[in-house]
Amino acid sequence: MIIYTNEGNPLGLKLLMLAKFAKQSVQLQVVNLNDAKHKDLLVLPTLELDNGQRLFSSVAIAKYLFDEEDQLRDEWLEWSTTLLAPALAHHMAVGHRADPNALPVLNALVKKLDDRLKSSPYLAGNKLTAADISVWSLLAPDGTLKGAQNVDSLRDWYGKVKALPEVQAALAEQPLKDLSFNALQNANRYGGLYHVPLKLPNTADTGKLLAEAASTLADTITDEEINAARAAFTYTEPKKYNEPRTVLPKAGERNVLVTSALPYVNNVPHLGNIIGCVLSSDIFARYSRCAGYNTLFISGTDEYGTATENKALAENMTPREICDKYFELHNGIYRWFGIGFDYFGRTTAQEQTDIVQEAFHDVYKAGFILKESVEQLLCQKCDRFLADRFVEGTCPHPGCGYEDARGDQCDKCGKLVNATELIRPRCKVCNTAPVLRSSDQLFIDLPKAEPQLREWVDHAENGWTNNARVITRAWLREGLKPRCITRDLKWGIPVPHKGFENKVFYVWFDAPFGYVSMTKRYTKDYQQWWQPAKGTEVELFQFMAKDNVPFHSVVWPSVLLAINKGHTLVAHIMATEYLNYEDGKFSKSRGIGVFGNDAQDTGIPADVWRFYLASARPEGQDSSFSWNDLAARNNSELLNNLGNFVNRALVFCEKNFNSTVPEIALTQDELILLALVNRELRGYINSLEKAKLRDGIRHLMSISRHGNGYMQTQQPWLLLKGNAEQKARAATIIGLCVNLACLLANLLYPYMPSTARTLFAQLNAQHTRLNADKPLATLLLRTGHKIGKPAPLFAKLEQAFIDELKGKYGGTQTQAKEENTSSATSQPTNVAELEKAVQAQGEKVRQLKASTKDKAVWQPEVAKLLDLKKQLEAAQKTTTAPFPSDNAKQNGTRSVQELEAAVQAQGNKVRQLKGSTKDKAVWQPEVNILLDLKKQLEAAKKAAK
Ligand SMILES: Nc1ncnc2c1ncn2[C@@H]1O[C@H](COP(=O)(O)OC(=O)[C@@H](N)CCS)[C@@H](O)[C@H]1O
Repeated sequence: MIIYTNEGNPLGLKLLMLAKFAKQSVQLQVVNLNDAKHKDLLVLPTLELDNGQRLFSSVAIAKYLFDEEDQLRDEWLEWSTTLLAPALAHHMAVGHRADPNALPVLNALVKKLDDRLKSSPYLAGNKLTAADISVWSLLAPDGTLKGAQNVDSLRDWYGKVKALPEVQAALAEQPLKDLSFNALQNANRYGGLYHVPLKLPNTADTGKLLAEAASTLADTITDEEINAARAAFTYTEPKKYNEPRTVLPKAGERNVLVTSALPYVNNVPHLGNIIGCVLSSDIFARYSRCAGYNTLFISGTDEYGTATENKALAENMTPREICDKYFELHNGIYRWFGIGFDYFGRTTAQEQTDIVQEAFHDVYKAGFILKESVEQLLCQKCDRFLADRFVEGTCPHPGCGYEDARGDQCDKCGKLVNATELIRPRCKVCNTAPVLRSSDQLFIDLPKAEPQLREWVDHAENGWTNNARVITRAWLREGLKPRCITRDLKWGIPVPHKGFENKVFYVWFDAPFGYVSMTKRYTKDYQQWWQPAKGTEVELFQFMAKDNVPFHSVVWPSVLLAINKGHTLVAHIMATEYLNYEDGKFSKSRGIGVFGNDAQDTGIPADVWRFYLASARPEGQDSSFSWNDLAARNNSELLNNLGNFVNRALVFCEKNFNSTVPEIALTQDELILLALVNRELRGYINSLEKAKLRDGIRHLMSISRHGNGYMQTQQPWLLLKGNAEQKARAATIIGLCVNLACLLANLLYPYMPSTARTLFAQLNAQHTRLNADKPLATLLLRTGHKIGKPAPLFAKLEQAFIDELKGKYGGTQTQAKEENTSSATSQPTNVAELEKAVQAQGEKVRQLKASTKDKAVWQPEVAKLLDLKKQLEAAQKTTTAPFPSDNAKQNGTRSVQELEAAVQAQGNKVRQLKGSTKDKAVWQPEVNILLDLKKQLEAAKKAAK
């Protein structure tokens, strides 16, 4: 038998090894497909049998050599040649030819291998097969995946196979050091595996892969692109960007009004809520400001309705107290996530009541309000009509009879229930039997508004996400029905209508007006945004998840059209699907999922969460949060790709060019790189203009990948050791890479504002405007520009740490949270409790420090530990010297030390608040507290003297 192969082809080694295992004697012939002698060979390697028959399919060769059927083996063989080989070839190919999409695919494949080998000694079961040989030979040129993380099972298996005598014998003939992935490039008359466009693992199919021959990225760059790249790469003074204190729309300019759905205050927001509304809108608003559009970003909390009343009952507080408590919580979480609202308000503000009541009068006057009598359950003891959630009873469905059915659904038979049909209904609060009463309610006449609404939807929907269009069309197809807008509740905006004095508006009637009333809190000129004068265009972008769509696309626009006072209507409904938690639903009651405060507690920086959530944003379909995915994206995209590129560029500049941007003389290589970067830049701008945030991040990462590929092929570290000409080349390479790092900082800013600021500081550069009309890379840092001090931007997330978090948030944390809450309400105060707390916190810090070197991760926990130690010290002093402290307690005073800490903490809070909002009403109360604390501190110091 003869194996025909080309030089260094790992698949040739594979055939050699297979032959050794099959105890066949073969001859290895290294050939070149361009050689006329071999024009009859189509693919390398090919196995020629003694009878002249030629085989090149791995499965056919395995069947022939081992004469046995093994479906699993064949599946893995197929997998290795149709997926693993192209992914490796695309990723490992050097220079501009490396495919930016290859790494995530390769990571997924490698993970699949490692997962398989965790549960099975070999790929197809308990014994080694041709599949193992095929995969092994493909991994061999990379010296067993030097860059791969957490693949211990794969590495063990690799070593085990390598030690086999047959493998060693084959390696003696075809040494590892001679193998190269580029050899796959010249191994096929159809263009080679390398020329095949890369597919995602589960969609690839062999036939298609081989049929679709495509040229590589660099080969597709046109002269026009090269010329455009050359012309654009010049320096222009960056535009000074002075944002006015109050942003108002201007005639003849692009005016972008961004709103985020208003989260309810009945709970802490989970990661789904965060990416569904506030984070997506923040990224978009930041981009819009960077692009130079007049941008206003408004949001706040949705505070009325039964959800709040329920929570108040559960927490034994008044609804007002619940709103105050949760507003603070939401506000704090969003500040931590770096959400830069222009105004973050509340629907319980007086402006909201005024605007909603006025809107009601207008709709009423326009003839769009109907009155109807509705049957409801009244609890005479509580003196209120019972919302569905407040009533329980026996299920009315035949054959069920479950005694604890809810007012909306029976948990036993799962059927929907009408509260008034429950048998023996009882009030959930006082357990007494309610009575049936009819009550008048007001309805918005949607059928009357329908023709106008349809006309508007027909042209407006072009700017909406697909799910928003589909949901709206489904509502319209069914035909609109009148919707009740009043409720017999106490917690809401009073209905200003005779006979309805004791009723309030339904929360979804008032909530969307929150956008308007919050703008009014921001500026008295709010109508310029919401009822703009002729000649001024305002483009409204509204962010939410799918469940909110009908209220923004049908109900609220119908109300505004009925009012007919020229209100700004939504141009872009940006609706996501749902983010799930590790393939299940986020569930507050069962303690499943990650909530805003949990994210904060992990110690993982807010920007990493922002990046991850944007990359996993459920655009087009539901997506899942997964801890492994978070770690993988952090480690591969942020750390290995982006962080690696910018840090290398800056460190080279610092060490070899005295921190000064060197002379850049562009050659064809640089122009190709710039042309590739410009393609991605265009993709980034196009994506962000349409708020396709996930795609935007993909383009950004591709720029960095191109940068890494360029650096890797150009090898400036070698050029620096060469002659003058080579040194000049190295200067160009580093000068260009530092400029690309600066471009990346600008593109990163909407997604990771704090990281971008750090990078700007390292570059000693300014944040510049993006030119959306001309997305081409320019010279941002001229020769001679002094950069700052480079430092790593990202830290690795270790598997042990991730596993710990997975365990903590996987459904058992309700208990943990309850424990935390109880310990939060009864903070450790005595020495014994504090000693325990110090010990536990010390352990946490040790674990964290062992799992990561990133100070940003463990520093907050160290701060907590120091604080606990201080408390312990103080408590110990109190026990040994009770009198002074007792006096202090009796007088209601605090020690100098305590007050100093309080002043410092309050000072931080004020700084953060002032940084996050210009609204004095938000930070002034905190400033007052700070001033008061300072006074107390002064007095305490005097007293101590
Ligand atoms: N799992 C989810 N994934 C993405 N987005 C989600 C998910 N669950 C909810 N949401 C969106 O979050 C915001 C806030 O939701 P919340 O229930 O707190 O508030 C409301 O829906 C209303 N108060 C909005 C009035 S304007 C929302 O956009 C959900 O769609």
